[in-house]
Amino acid sequence: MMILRVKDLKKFYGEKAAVDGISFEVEKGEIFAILGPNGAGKTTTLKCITGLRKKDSGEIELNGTFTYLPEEKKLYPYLRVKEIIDLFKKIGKNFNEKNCLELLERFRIDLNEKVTNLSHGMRTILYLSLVLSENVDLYILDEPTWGLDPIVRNEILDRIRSLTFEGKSVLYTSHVLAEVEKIADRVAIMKEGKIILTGNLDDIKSSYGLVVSRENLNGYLLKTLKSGEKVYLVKKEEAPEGVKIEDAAFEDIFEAIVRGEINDR
Ligand SMILES: Nc1ncnc2c1ncn2[C@@H]1O[C@H](COP(=O)(O)OP(=O)(O)OP(=O)(O)O)[C@@H](O)[C@H]1O
Repeated sequence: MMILRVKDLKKFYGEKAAVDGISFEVEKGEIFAILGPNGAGKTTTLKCITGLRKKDSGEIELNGTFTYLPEEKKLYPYLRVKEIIDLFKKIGKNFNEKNCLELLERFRIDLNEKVTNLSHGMRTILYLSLVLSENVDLYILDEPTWGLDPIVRNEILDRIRSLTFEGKSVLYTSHVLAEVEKIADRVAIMKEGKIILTGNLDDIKSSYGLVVSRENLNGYLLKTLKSGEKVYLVKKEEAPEGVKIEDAAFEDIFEAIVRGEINDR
C-alpha cells in the first residue's frame, strides 16, 4: 500500500528550480531516504510535502497522517522541556506522553531545563522524542541524526527502524551514507533538483561495480589512481565483456554518480 506519492513535483525560488520535476512513492512499512549534496533540494521537497512550501506544479498524494521533524530543530527556547511536552499533548498528533517521557529519561534530558540551555544534540533528541512519540502513518524527518553522538545516533536509528515493525513509514534525509545503508529500504539520490538515481538499496548495490582500466570506459569516473589507471563505476550489465568487476561500496556509487563525470568513449 502506498502512503505517499509524489509526481513531477516542481518548486522554484525565483528563476531557480530547487525541485525540478521529481517523482517517487513511499510504501507502507518502508524507510525511504533522500540523499544528495548540499543544495540538492531535499529539504524543499520535504517542505512541499508537509505544506510548509507551496509547490509550483506536480502532485502530492498523502494517504494517512504524518508528522515532521524540520531541519532546524528549533523549539520555543524559553519554555521548559515539560512545558514543551504539555504543548505537544495539545497540538501533537496522537501524542503518547508516556513514550516521550521514557525517551527523555533514557537520554537524560531534564524536564525542568529550558530549551535554550540544552546543547544542540540534546535539542535534537528532545525534538525527536516528541515527534517519534506521535502516532502517525508517515514520519517525515529532515536530517534526524545530525549532530548526535554515535551511541545516541544508533539508538535513534533503531527506534526509527522499529517504527516500520508497526507498519509505519519513514521518509527522511541524511548525509550519512553508512546510516542510510543501515536502515533504509529504498533511496533516491537528488542533485540539482532532480532524482538521478532511485531504487532498492540492495538492487542498486548489486547492479553496479567498479572496473579499473587504462582505457576510457562507458561509466562514471570515480578516481584516477597514482598508476594512471582509472576507476570507473559501471552498470554490471553494460560492462565490456571480460573485464574484472569488483563490488562497489554504496559510498563509491554515491560519489561517482553525484560527481557525474560520465566517460562514454
Ligand atoms: N527560501 C529560499 N529562498 C531561495 N532559495 C532557496 C530557499 N530555500 C532553499 N533555496 C535554494 O534551493 C536549493 C535547494 O535547497 P534545499 O535546502 O532544499 O537543499 P538541501 O538538499 O536540503 O540541502 P542541504 O543538504 O544543504 O540541507 C538551494 O539552491 C537553495 O539555495
